[in-house]
Amino acid sequence: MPPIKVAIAGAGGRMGRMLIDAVLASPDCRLSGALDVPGSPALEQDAGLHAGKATGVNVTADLHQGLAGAQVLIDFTRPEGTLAHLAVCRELGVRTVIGTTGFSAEQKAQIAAHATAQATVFSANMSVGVNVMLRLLRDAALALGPGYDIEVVESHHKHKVDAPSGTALAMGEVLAAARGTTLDANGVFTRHGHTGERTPGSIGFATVRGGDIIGEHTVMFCGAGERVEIAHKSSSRANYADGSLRAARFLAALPAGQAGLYGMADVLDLA
Ligand SMILES: NC(=O)C1=CN([C@@H]2O[C@H](COP(=O)(O)OP(=O)(O)OC[C@H]3O[C@@H](n4cnc5c(N)ncnc54)[C@H](OP(=O)(O)O)[C@@H]3O)[C@@H](O)[C@H]2O)C=CC1
Ligand SMILES: O=C(O)C1=N[C@H](C(=O)O)C[C@H](O)C1
Repeated sequence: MPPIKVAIAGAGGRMGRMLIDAVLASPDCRLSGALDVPGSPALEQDAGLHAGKATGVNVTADLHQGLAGAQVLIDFTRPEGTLAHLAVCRELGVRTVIGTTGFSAEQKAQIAAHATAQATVFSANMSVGVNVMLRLLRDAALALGPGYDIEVVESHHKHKVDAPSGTALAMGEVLAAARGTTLDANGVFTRHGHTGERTPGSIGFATVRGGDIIGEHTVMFCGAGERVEIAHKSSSRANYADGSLRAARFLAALPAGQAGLYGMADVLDLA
């Protein structure tokens, strides 16, 4: 089997650099292109420079150049960047792994529309642990029932720009669905001042930002006289990069012409 040709967007970013390292370390993958925005210090440099490696691939802001020859784009950037990349992926027939978070409902609908033409994996968290935790959360919410108040607490580094995290929202959606509701109806995202008592059935979110915390999520089921907590803590971004490469392999193995929107549950066979 020839190696899978993978392009990386956000090449100079925290995840972009991690993904380039993971591609270079994977014999079944080959780095075919690297993208970043005009003004990025990574631009026009070798994509392996941060790791002291010569890849022969220079980081470019030219989307057609960066995506030429790619089978799969892995995109961890910003919502507006991801959507611009998808337009060129459609044109060139490139499948996409989307790890970016912070999309609006309308932007998510654009991704779903894109996936009707090009196979796409879209997940707010590529780690195996978080995706297994999503299943545990559904089971816990169903088993514990409405008598337990649900609170989602997430902590991330000081550079993170969206809140709550995409993962916290994905957890909230699973929990809400298990209770037959939605976050639009029952999510509580801010508390300040005289809030009054907790609204029964609400799902609360709390956000911590500081230092270099990679990513931590705790869901509390608070009952009378007891509390169940289910937590996940990332100690390295390598988990996200490994999951992304699993998603790239999943996409590359789909039959030619097969479109569809997939999640990590499909990639990891947890569905
Ligand atoms: N699904 C998952 O498992 C995970 C998801 N994430 C998500 O991935 C995203 C990136 O995270 P992280 O790597 O920490 O962030 P960084 O800010 O370190 O990296 C983002 C990269 O994208 C570039 N960028 C910024 N704006 C645009 C744009 N409009 N178009 C194209 N590229 C752009 C940045 O360039 P410049 O720096 O020059 O602005 C940078 O190279 C976030 O949404 C984060 O929540 C993160 C980890 C795991
Ligand atoms: O920005 C990050 O760092 C992370 N973002 C993702 C999210 O918003 O859920 C995943 C992970 O928690 C790290």
